[in-house]
Amino acid sequence: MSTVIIVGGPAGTGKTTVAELLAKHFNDCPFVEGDALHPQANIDKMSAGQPLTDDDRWGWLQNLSEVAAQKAVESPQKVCIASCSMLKKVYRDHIKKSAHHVDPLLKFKFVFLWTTYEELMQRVSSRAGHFMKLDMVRSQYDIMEIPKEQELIANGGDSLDVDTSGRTPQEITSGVIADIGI
Ligand SMILES: Nc1ncnc2c1ncn2[C@@H]1O[C@H](COP(=O)(O)OP(=O)(O)O)[C@@H](O)[C@H]1O
Ligand SMILES: O=C(O)[C@H](O)[C@@H](O)[C@H](O)[C@H](O)COP(=O)(O)O
Repeated sequence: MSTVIIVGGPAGTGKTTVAELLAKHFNDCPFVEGDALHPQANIDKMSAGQPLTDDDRWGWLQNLSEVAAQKAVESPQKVCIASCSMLKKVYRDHIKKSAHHVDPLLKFKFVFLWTTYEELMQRVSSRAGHFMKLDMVRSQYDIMEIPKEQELIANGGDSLDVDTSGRTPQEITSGVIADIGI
């Protein structure tokens, strides 16, 4: 059975860093950077400092889901890691539905990284050359829905909520590997 692990959370929370460590752990399995799949119109909008609307997101999330699922199915490891903010539960549900036609048995696991607003600001400031502007991170922080209750793996769901405050990327990744159940 194939699995896609999506590492999510607001800008600067450590998605790319942790996703790359996870891909190494799974014998250099494929890694899909969600930001690389945005249509130009979305990039232009974010570069102009405007947050995306849900209508801007659906097609991007669908494409991300299909690309990551296809790579998981084709890879020898049967795993693909992807990074994507996936800030709301409806986005995670949309991602799950979107790959059904690629492989109905494929499983998604969602790893949602978060930290305090102050810590997030520090991390975003240390990223160079990204289209995401500092003031847009506030809007992400305001709308984000950290997985809880039935969404959590501990309660039979498919998500982990990971407080990354004061933890190194290596510590976070080891915790994810221990808890993700694949
Ligand atoms: N757990 C962590 N603690 C402190 N800094 C981190 C942590 N994870 C990532 N960073 C740093 O924060 C910045 C943003 O990380 P990145 O992985 O690019 O985030 P994202 O992909 O979510 O935007 C980078 O400078 C990275 O080195
Ligand atoms: O790491 C980041 O800078 C963000 O997560 C970035 O990837 C951006 O947020 C999304 O690509 C846009 O989508 P959303 O507006 O849905 O977060």
